[in-house]
Amino acid sequence: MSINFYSKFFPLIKKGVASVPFQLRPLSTRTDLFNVENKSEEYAIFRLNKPPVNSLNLEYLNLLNNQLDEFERNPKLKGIILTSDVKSTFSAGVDILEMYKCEPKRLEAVWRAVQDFWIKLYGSKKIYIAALNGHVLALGCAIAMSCDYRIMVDNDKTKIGITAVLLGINAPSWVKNTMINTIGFRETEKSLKFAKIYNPHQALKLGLIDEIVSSDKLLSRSEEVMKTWCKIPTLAREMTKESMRSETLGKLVNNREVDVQEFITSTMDPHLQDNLGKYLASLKKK
Ligand SMILES: CCCCCCC/C=C/C(=O)SCCNC(=O)CCNC(=O)[C@H](O)C(C)(C)COP(=O)(O)OP(=O)(O)OC[C@H]1O[C@@H](n2cnc3c(N)ncnc32)[C@H](O)[C@@H]1OP(=O)(O)O
Repeated sequence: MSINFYSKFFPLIKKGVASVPFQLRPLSTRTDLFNVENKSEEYAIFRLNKPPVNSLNLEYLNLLNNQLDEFERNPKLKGIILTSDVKSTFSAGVDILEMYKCEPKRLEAVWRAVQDFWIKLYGSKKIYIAALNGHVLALGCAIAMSCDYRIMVDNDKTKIGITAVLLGINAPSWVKNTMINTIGFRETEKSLKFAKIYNPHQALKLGLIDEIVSSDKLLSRSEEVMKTWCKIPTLAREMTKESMRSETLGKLVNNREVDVQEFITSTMDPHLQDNLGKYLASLKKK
């Protein structure tokens, strides 16, 4: 039996309004905004590089989505280490400027691209290891949780978590479900309701991350784990991943339009817009 988790869901992704441009690029790719380095036929390192904080706007999400497609098209590639070249930040989540004083059409496109990204990453049959070099916030945290394993730098100042509620945002159900699958229901409830932010040791205790290493060992340790995982029989690993994730994945794949409408309605709300304006100002004031 041939199992291809991604291609099983891919037609559904394509059914969504968001387009997934088909564009072939050589496997080792360097753009201004990310870098893919092949370490062997079996795995690659994918480095985000959009200073200052790898915030995710529409164009960046589209670029990253194309790259995830490209990984999927390579049958020899078993795994990807996802990390960042930006000093002290893995990702600060969605670019808040996309949400503030936004046009509904653009906001819709942004959210569809966010959905695409999560569906591709969470639904991938490949091994994804998140090498968390710095802050992992909001959608950045959802991305890390969607990987198969998380290794974080040992730095008490580094933050991980989802503070959406402080902005007046109710995290979408697929984010909640991803977090529940990672740290359990009770901790997710506390984490989201009270906008909890954790340092690496707190996150490790919770199971939000799997390991802590010193920053000079982040990549070497991630490669060590990847090499071990690449030895696991591929089909069985893929089938196990699918069986663990298909229910959660299907909940968004079959409910994309509702999720888009909820996001647009809540983001366009004047109170939320007011909060976003104040939040942006506070970030700029620092
Ligand atoms: C899946 C999540 C739940 C779903 C919710 C629904 C949709 C929303 C999803 C989101 O992801 S909203 C984004 C929320 N993100 C945050 O709240 C993170 C905010 N950023 C920070 O806390 C800090 O910037 C940092 C990441 C801890 C880094 O701190 P540092 O001191 O190193 O840098 P700063 O001086 O704070 O920032 C530099 C520069 O970058 C701008 N910026 C920071 N984050 C964002 C962002 N998310 N979008 C756009 N711009 C951002 C910040 O304003 C600074 O700008 P300048 O002053 O240099 O112009």
